[in-house]
Amino acid sequence: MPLNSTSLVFRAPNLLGQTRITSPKKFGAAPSLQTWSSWSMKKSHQKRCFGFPVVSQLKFNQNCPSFASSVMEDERNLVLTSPGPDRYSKELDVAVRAVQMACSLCQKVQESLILKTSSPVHSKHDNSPVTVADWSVQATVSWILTESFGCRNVSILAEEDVQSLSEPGSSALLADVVKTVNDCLAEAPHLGLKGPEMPLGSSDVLEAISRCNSTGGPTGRFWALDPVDGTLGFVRGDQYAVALALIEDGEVVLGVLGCPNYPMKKEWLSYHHRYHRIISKLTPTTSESWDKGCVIYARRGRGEAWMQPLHQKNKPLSWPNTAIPVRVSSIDNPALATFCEPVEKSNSSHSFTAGLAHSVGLRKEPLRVYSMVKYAAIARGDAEIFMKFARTGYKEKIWDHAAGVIIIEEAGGVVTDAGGSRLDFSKVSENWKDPIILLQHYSI
Ligand SMILES: Nc1ncnc2c1ncn2[C@@H]1O[C@H](COP(=O)(O)O)[C@@H](OP(=O)(O)O)[C@H]1O
Repeated sequence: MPLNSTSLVFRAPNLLGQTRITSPKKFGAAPSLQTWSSWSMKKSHQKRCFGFPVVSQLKFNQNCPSFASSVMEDERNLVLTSPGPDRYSKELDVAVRAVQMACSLCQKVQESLILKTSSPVHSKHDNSPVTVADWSVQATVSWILTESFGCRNVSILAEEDVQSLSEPGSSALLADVVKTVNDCLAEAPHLGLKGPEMPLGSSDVLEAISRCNSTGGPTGRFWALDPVDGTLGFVRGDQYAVALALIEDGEVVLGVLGCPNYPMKKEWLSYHHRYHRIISKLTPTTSESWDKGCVIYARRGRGEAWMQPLHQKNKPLSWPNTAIPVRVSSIDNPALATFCEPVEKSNSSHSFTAGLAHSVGLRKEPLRVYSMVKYAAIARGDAEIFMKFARTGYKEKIWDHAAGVIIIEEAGGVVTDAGGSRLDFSKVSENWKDPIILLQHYSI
């Protein structure tokens, strides 16, 4: 049984020993003369419990768009969950179901991208790739959250906007997104949610996407969504994640990470996707196997994180019965520890992390994986450390970390920036100051 958070005691495993971290000039500001173990020690404040929650019942906003109900009316009026152990349970329930649906949507789009039967990959203004899946997941999750909690009570900060979809000449792309969203929402009953009574039209879908315009902030609650994290991995048929988190008064209070390609064996994470696909075909998956991916989730203050297999098409979602607890690894010998880092050198300096790894006694090859699947790998105990040293000027986005951070923390780990500070989720995404992300687990 997972431990209760209040009974946890953390010790620094001294995994990374005493070292100075000085980053290369072109990468982000290095922390000052600080030892990894000393900044780790400062982090023992994590695992705190929340105070007594406020319970509020707000009426559903009659001015909201007239979507069909996805939940019972009395559930829709539930704004803040009940106090005590059930706090955020309704939000988590809906979030897990929504991410399961999003994973299924992404699997279909990824397959069609590989088979080249879907619309091609598009470029955003910053030249990063975007696909039908990014917009479709954002629309679907936005629609489900809004229908479940009422649009007045749902504020979402998410990666995509509707600019490219609304441009002249984008009608085929928009039609593709609308079809993908409706196909996905048609599966809602299997996931225990009610879908729309009529298929959504273009304006409904555009509205659902553009409603995700929260700017976050230190007070109130908002959802942070990365519809497809690691889009580059996604378009290459490799690893990617769907990440959804709820942030309240600057604290992440729940997180859900969908990892549709997370293989059964951690070694397969670093193999090329084609190898994984061949292996998957040779060994057909069963409902008990995990090689078709998983969804991992956690709630603040529970001291536990859970993993469930991806929902199988046309079968009702059995939840939470199929979930199993996950825990960070207990390895505290650097020679046995594995660190994760981005695949793309442009997103994090491989040479710098190699030098740093060597200087602290890490001897294993790094696990290079796209997206927040790195957080999932550490939560599952498949790796111990995540290092990301982004280039100077790059500002980390809340939605790229929120879900992963709470899952690691509840699974017994610690996440800080290189200065030893907890990541600040009260800032709007563009204002994150420290682009360096370090993660070190604590064993119990
Ligand atoms: N120059 C850069 N430096 C660091 N991170 C970057 C970056 N450009 C994009 N990213 C972020 O890195 C994420 C991919 O993570 P990773 O490199 O670990 O696979 C991207 O997610 P998206 O694909 O959702 O945009 C994006 O948010």
